[in-house]
Amino acid sequence: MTLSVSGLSAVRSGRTILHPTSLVIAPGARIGLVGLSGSGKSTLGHALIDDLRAQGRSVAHVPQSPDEALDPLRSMAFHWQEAEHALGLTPGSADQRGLFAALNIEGGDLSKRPWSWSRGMQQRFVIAMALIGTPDLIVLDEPTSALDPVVAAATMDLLDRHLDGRETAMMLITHDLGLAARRVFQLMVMHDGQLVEQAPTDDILLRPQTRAAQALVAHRNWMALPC
Ligand SMILES: Nc1ncnc2c1ncn2[C@@H]1O[C@H](COP(=O)(O)OP(=O)(O)OP(=O)(O)O)[C@@H](O)[C@H]1O
Repeated sequence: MTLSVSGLSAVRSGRTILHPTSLVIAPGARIGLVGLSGSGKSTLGHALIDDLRAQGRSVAHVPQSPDEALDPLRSMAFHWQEAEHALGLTPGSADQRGLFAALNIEGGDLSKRPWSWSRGMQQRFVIAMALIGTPDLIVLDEPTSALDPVVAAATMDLLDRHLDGRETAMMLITHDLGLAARRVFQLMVMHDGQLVEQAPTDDILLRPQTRAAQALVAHRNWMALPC
């Protein structure tokens, strides 16, 4: 189902950090939300999630670091059950085996706390939790920046493969245009709390129209990261 929001905005400490913004997201879309640090990407991501949830849409959020999603005092099994509970599912009813296979989560002891798992496996676990119930949209906010480049690339490959052919749309928030370009079909460029440009990825890479997009393209990181 197509997702749409209109007039999203945010004011903090008397300053408008997100100007009224409207978005339409098609089923299965892969969108990159790019822009410099502080341009308002995360603010738009959160506003989008809140609005869509208020509309009754299922939207999952994957933060930058697994530390933000996992309580260090709780077992991995606890987190999984909480995720099921939040979706109104009975414990054990989510397709844990399928999602663990898709995200290559093997050998992790669910009775352990997060710190006994590798960072990469923790983040893949967080993504697997986000995919329980096949959400309408998964918003990933710099999801691999806490991982080394090889693990980061492998994680994004697994997610790409899992989403292929599914209706779940993906929004990848990143300041790394090179990363976004390899993963999404459509780019949205933010600058100073406004969405200043949106177009198919290749169009923005080849013919950026705004100064914000031109700056990102000029300084993109193509080769240094494999993901
Ligand atoms: N609670 C707040 N109070 C005041 N200013 C805020 C608050 N939250 C965010 N901001 C400001 O709003 C602007 C946008 O922040 P936001 O985190 O959305 O940007 P971003 O593009 O996601 O940045 P980054 O890539 O560094 O995460 C920044 O200038 C930030 O300092």
